[in-house]
Amino acid sequence: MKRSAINKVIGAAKLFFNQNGWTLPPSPRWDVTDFGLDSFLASGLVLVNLAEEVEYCEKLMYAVKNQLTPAHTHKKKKEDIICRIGKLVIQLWSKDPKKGESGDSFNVKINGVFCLVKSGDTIHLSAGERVTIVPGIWHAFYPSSEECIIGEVSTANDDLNDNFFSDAEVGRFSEILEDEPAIVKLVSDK
Ligand SMILES: O=C(CO)[C@@H](O)[C@H](O)CO
Repeated sequence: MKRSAINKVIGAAKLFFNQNGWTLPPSPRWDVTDFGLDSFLASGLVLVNLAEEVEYCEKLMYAVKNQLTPAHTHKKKKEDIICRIGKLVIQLWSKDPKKGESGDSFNVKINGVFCLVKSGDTIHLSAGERVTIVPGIWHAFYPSSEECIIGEVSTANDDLNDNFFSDAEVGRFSEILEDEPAIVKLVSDK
């Protein structure tokens, strides 16, 4: 991803957080990724790591309509994905989706209540709603509103070692082409 594109999306995220009353902490820990696919609007995410503790983590995320966070799972992290502002679609699978339809059903907590879902089902979240994802459940998400603020509250987060993507082409962090000075330092910047 070009540094100029990263600077631009940070500006757009900041504006939308601000317009919706989500005040960022001083010196936010920004993380912008195109998941290594070089097509940020199709696959990408802006994240702010609000809390990063040994036991728990909290993130605030920003994405635009149809911008996909590709199918992945975590071996250790349990997380709530929360639609804060806008509309969010989240797809869940019991197994790696590249291995095809499993036909399995499993229980997942939606707004704190266990619901039976079929592997591959999509769940539509409005502002205030959440899904609880336990380790081993595969998930992908994208906004169905023009813009979306997404929350994440989880156990310990280890983005380097605990993201397993279905598509082998996907990577967690972007290669950055330095075409202008960075306006912020990303978590992945040296
Ligand atoms: O876990 C999630 C979303 O489910 C994010 O915190 C990761 O950083 C995405 O790779």
